[in-house]
Amino acid sequence: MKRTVFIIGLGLIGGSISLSIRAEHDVHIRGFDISEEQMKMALSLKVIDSAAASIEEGVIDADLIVFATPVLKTEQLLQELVDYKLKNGAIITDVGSTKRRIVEKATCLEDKGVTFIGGHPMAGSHKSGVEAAKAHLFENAFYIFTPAPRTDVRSIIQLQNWLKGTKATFIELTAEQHDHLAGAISHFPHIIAASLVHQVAKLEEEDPLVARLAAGGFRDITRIASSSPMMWRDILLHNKESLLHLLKSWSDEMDLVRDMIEQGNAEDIYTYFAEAKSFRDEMPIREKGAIPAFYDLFVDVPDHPGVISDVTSILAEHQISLTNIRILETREDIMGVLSISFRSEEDRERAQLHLSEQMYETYIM
Ligand SMILES: NC(=O)c1ccc[n+]([C@@H]2O[C@H](COP(=O)([O-])OP(=O)(O)OC[C@H]3O[C@@H](n4cnc5c(N)ncnc54)[C@H](O)[C@@H]3O)[C@@H](O)[C@H]2O)c1
Ligand SMILES: O=C(O)C(=O)C[C@]1(C(=O)O)C=C[C@@H](O)C=C1
Repeated sequence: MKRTVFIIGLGLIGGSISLSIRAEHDVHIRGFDISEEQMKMALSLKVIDSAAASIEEGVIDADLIVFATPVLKTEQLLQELVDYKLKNGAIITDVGSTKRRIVEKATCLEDKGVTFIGGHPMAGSHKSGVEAAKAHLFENAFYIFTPAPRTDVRSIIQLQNWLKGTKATFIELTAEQHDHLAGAISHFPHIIAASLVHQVAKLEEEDPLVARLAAGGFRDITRIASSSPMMWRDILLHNKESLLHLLKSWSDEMDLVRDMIEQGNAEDIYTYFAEAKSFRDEMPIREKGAIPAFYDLFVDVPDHPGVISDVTSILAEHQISLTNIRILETREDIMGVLSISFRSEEDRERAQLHLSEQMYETYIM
C-alpha cells in the first residue's frame, strides 16, 4: 500500500512541497484548503491526488502531515489536532516563516504517538496560490528545521528523506535562533519594502508623476511589498520581540545617516556606502545562501522590434528555460542590453553558446 501525505493549505508553498515530494516518492497525496477554489485548482493541476473533506478526515491515515497555512492559522490548527485520531508514528511538520510559537504550540501533541518537527524552506515568492507552485522552488535554498532537543534523530532523517525532492540544503537551528535570524534577513526587509511603498504613495498625493517615474532601483527593493498581507500580518505578530529590537537598531542607524547628511560629511557618507557594498558583494550570491542563486547572462541587442522574440526563440529551439528576462537599457539608435536569468550554470553556458552562434554578443558579469 502506498504511503499517504496530507498537505493542509494548498497555496504557493504547500503546492510546491507537494510537487517536490511527488518528484521523489510514489505516494498518495491528499490535500485540504479552506478555499474550495484552491482545492479544485490543486486537483486539476495534479498537485494533489485527492481532496479531504476536512482536516480531521485527512489526518487519520497520513504518514506525513504538512501544515502550509499562515502561521497564526497553523498554531490554531495544531491545537485542533489534539482532538483528532492520528496515525501512530506519523511525522508532522510545517513550513511557516516563524518557528518559536509554532514549536511551542506543537508540544500539545506530545502524547499522541506522533513527532512534530518545525520546518521553514527559505525560498518563496511574492506570489500566492497553488497556480504559482513549482517543484523546484526550493532548489539551492536553505531548508531550516527546528527540532526540539528530545526529537529522535530517526524522525529528522525520515522527514529529510520525505523532502529530498526539494533539493534544498537542510540545516538545523533552535526555534529562537531561527526567529532571530529570519527577523533580520527576511521579516524586517519586508517591513522596509512596505514602508518605502507607503512613502511613495503619500508623495503621489502631492505629485502623481512619482509612481510613474519609479524605476529599476525602487522596483527591485519593493518587489516583496507585493506579498500576501495576511501572511505578513501573521509573521509580524509572531516575531514581535525580534522585530521590535530590529526596529530600534534601524532607527538608530537612520539617526546616524541623518547626522551624516545634515553635516554634509562626504567621507562618512562614502564609507557608509562603500562598506555596505563590500559586505554585500562578499555575500554568497552564486552559492546557497541568503541571496538565491541566479545565473544571469547579458546580451547586447540592437534597438529593433523583433529582438526579444528572436532571442527567446533561439533559447526555445534548444530547450533552454529562462526564469527572467528584462531590458536594462534601450535608447534610440544605440544598442540595448538584455539581462536573462537562468536556473543553472549549465543553462547559462548553453544559452551563451547558441546566442553567440547567431552573432549575439554575450557576457557574464
Ligand atoms: N510565500 C513565501 O515566500 C513563503 C516562503 C516560505 C514559507 N512561507 C510560509 O508558508 C506558509 C504558506 O504561505 P504561502 O506563500 O503558500 O501562502 P498562500 O496564500 O499561497 O497559501 C496559503 C493557503 O492556506 C490556505 N488556508 C488558510 N487558512 C486555512 C485553513 N484554516 N485550513 C486550510 N487551509 C487554509 C489558504 O486558503 C491558502 O490557499 C506561511 O506560513 C508562510 O509563512 C512562505
Ligand atoms: O522571494 C520572496 O518573495 C520572499 O520574500 C521569500 C522569503 C524571503 O523573505 O526571502 C519570504 C518569506 C519566507 O519565509 C522565506 C522566503
